[in-house]
Amino acid sequence: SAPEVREAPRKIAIIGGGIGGTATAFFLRQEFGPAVKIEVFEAGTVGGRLATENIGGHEYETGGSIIHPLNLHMKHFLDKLGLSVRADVSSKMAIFDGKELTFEESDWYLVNVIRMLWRYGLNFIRMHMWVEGILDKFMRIYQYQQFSYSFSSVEKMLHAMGGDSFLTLVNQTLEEAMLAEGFSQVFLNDIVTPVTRVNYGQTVRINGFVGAVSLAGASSGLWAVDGGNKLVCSGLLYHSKAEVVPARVTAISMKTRPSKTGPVTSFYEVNYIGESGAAHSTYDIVVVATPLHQGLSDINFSGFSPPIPSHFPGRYHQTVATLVHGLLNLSYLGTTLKPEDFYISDVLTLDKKASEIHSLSSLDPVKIPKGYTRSSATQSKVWKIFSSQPLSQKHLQQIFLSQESVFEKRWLAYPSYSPPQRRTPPFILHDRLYYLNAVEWAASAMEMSAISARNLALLAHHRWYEQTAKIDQEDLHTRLRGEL
Ligand SMILES: Cc1cc2nc3c(=O)[nH]c(=O)nc-3n(C[C@H](O)[C@H](O)[C@H](O)COP(=O)(O)OP(=O)(O)OC[C@H]3O[C@@H](n4cnc5c(N)ncnc54)[C@H](O)[C@@H]3O)c2cc1C
Ligand SMILES: CC(C)=CCC/C(C)=C/CC/C(C)=C/CSC[C@H](N)C(=O)O
Repeated sequence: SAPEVREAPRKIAIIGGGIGGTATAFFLRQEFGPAVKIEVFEAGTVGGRLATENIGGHEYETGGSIIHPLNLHMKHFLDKLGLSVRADVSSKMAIFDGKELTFEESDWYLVNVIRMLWRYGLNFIRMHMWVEGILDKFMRIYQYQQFSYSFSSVEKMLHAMGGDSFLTLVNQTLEEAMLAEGFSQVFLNDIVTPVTRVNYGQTVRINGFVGAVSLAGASSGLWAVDGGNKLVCSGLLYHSKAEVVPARVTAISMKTRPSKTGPVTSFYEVNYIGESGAAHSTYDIVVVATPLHQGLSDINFSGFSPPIPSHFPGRYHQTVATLVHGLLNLSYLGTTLKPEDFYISDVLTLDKKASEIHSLSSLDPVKIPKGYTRSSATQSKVWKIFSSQPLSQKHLQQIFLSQESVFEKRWLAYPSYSPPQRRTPPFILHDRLYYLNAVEWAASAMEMSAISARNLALLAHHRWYEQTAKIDQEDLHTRLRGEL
C-alpha cells in the first residue's frame, strides 16, 4: 500500500457506548494505532440496548439476548476479551393464537419433523435452505473486511455481499420475497409470522433482508455471553484504551482553523452536557453510534452544507420487555397440560387480535448456576413477555397465578420496517463525520452494528489517508475468489 504521508488524526469522538460505538473504538484503535486519543460519549449506560436486570439475585437480559453461530465479529470479540459463551439450557417452543396452543414442540426430533412435513410439506426444509443461501452471501463481508475493503453506503455494502438480490430483498416485504420463492401463505401465517413477532415485534411485512435475519435468529446453535452480553461493550472499551465521557452530546458543528504551513484545516466541535455542566471538545473524526431518530437521540448539527437533520425519516418500533418472577397460569394458554408436564420455554404468537403479546419466554440467568435445569411450570420463575404496549396489571393477573416481582423496560428497539424504503440513511454524514446506525435499516442486530463498526473504521482510515482503492470496489467476490 501507498506510504502514509498525512499526519495521523489526533482525536476521535464516538457518540454512543452500545455495541456499535464500543466496537468502533476497538476497530479504530486497530486501524489508527496507539497514538490517537479515542473518546466515547455515553449519556446512559455502557451497553445501550444490551442491558441486564437483577431479579432475585440473578441478572437477566432485558435487551439484545441471542447471537447467531455465524456472527463472526461477536465470536472474535469473545476470544479477544477472554469472555466465554454461556452454558446452554435446552429449550422447547410452542405457538399460541391468543386462545390456545396451536403447536407444541415434542421432545422427539423425529416427531417434530413428521408433524411439520405433514402440515407444511417441504416449506420447512426449503426455508432452511433459503436462509442458508442468504447467509452464505452475507458471510462474504468478513472476507472483504479481512482484506480491508470498505463501503460508503449501506446499499453498496449489501450489493457487494449479495448483488441485486440483496437490494431487492431490502426493498420488498418478507412476505413478497417468500411468496415469490414459492412458500405457502399458510406457512407464512403459522410459522414465519410468530418468528418475526418474537424477533422484531412486527409482521411479515418487514423487509425481506431483516426477515431472513429474523429467521436466522430462530435457528439452532444460538448463544449468549456468559455473565451478560453487555460485558462485550465494557471489554471493548477497555481493550481499545478508549476514554468514556459520561455525557449527553447536544450538538456537533464544523469549525475551521487557519494553518501556518498549509491550507485551512477543518475539525468538529462536539458540545455536551456532563456531570460538571456544559462543555465542548474538538475532534478530527467523529462517529455517531446511536440512532438519529426521535426518542433515541437529539443532536443538533450546525454549520453543515448540505444540512444534516437531527432525525432521519422513519421511526423506531416500541417493544416492551416485561420480566415477571411468578407462577404461570396455564389456563391462560388454553392448554390441558398439567404444570408438572409443562416444560415449554418459548411461546410464540400468531398475528391475531386475541394475541396482544408477541412472545412469552422462560428466562435463564446470564450466568447459569451449577446443576441448573429448566423447571416445569409448578415453580415460580422469571418469564419475559414482549409486547408493543405496556401490559396492564389485569392482563398480568390473567397470565400469572402469582407475581413476586415485575420489571418493565420500554425499548425503542429497532426500526419500524416498511419497505420499500426510499434510501437507507448515509454512512457518511460529512467529510469525516460518520453514522453507524444507518445499517439498522437493512437489519438491526448486534452483529450488524459490529459489521458497521468495522466498515466505518476502515472507511475513516482510507478516507483520511486517501486510499480510494479500498473503498466501494466492484466485483470483490470474484476478485477475491481463491484468496484465503
Ligand atoms: C428488546 C430487544 C431485543 C433484542 N434482541 C436482539 C438479539 O437477541 N440479538 C441481536 O443480535 N440483537 C438484538 N436486538 C438488537 C440489538 O440490541 C441492537 O441492534 C444493538 O444492540 C444496537 O447497538 P448500538 O450500539 O448500535 O445502539 P445502542 O445500543 O442503542 O447504543 C447507542 C448508545 O448511544 C447512547 N446515546 C444516545 N444519544 C446520545 C447522546 N446524544 N450522547 C451520548 N450518548 C448517546 C445511548 O445511551 C446508547 O447507549 C434487540 C434489541 C432490543 C431492544
Ligand atoms: C446478522 C445475522 C446474520 C444474524 C443475526 C441473527 C439474530 C441473532 C437475530 C435476532 C435479532 C433480534 C432483534 C432478536 C430479538 S428477540 C431475541 C429472542 N428471541 C428473545 O426473546 O430475546
